[in-house]
Amino acid sequence: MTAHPEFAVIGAGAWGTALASLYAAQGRRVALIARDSTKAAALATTRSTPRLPGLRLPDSLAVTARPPEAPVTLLAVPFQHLRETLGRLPQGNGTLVLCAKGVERESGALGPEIAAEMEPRRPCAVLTGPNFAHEIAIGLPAAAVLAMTDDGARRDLVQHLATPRLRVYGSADPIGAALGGAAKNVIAIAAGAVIGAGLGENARAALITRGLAEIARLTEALGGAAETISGLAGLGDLILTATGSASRNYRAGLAFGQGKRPDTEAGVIEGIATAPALLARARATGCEMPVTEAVTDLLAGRITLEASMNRLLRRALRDER
Ligand SMILES: NC(=O)c1ccc[n+]([C@@H]2O[C@H](COP(=O)([O-])OP(=O)(O)OC[C@H]3O[C@@H](n4cnc5c(N)ncnc54)[C@H](O)[C@@H]3O)[C@@H](O)[C@H]2O)c1
Ligand SMILES: O=P(O)(O)OC[C@H](O)CO
Repeated sequence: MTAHPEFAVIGAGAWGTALASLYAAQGRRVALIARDSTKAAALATTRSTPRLPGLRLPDSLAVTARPPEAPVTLLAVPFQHLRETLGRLPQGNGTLVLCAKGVERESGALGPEIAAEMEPRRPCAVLTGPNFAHEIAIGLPAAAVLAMTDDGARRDLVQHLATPRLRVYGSADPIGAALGGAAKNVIAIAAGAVIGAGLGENARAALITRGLAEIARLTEALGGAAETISGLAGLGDLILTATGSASRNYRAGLAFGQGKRPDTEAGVIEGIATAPALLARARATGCEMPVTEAVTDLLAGRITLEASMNRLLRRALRDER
């Protein structure tokens, strides 16, 4: 690729590779940035990855290990590496699009909060929603949310990121969008765990619904909008992740429920690091998140699944809200 890319996509895992391929296939000039030159060379040569069966990387997609400056940079590294990745970006004023889903372990920060610290002068958006990379990569239809506070910039970026097969909705609530995407992974672990342990689909539906309620509560407490959590960034992504057998978070929950170790070969399981960070953030905000608390204690080995379910069931009875 001789001309500067329009899009730089950082992180050559499942999601970064799917997004880079999607936009390159639309005729955009795209550079995909792998973690190191060995990985970049392998991808550039094979034009495929076992993470995304059936995908051949478009010929026009450049793969490199060095992030270029670009008008739009999409960040799709594992969430706990977001801060260091932002710290390694070349100088520039292009827009950052945060595509990773999580809460930072040490600080409890969400993506837009980390970006505001690390790159305060750059426009920043969150791209999220019910989007399995392996489906997007082969052009199956889907919808996503692009959240950004600046109305004009958001409208432009939505036009830029929408494709004939990916419908992108705008949202003015990056905090709600980021929190919805991060917290659904924790609830998906709970959903998988009850199915794995044979506690039934009623229990899963209850956890999904009450999980959504606690995400909405924290969203409002952090200044976001509860309605964001009723949309693609919350409900949409939670339905996918808590019921879709391809979800790594759901599958990790299934394994815990069956008394096994989760399979880390399939890629990052964001809910594991996010659960305690999310709980700490909720506590610091004075917000109750009992499902997140149950998952945190379960993952830390402080409680059995049966005991954590009993603890949830025995909470004081009250009106639903
Ligand atoms: N896979 C999906 O379907 C999907 C969909 C939407 C969002 N996401 C989110 O995107 C993020 C990445 O997920 P994924 O599925 O691509 O993960 P993955 O495990 O498939 O890949 C992660 C990639 O990041 C690279 N990486 C690790 N540390 C890095 C670092 N310090 N700097 C640069 N690269 C580094 C790894 O080499 C790997 O290629 C997660 O937050 C995930 O929640 C994933
Ligand atoms: O495989 P998971 O559990 O990381 O989920 C992937 C995406 O977040 C689904 O939208």
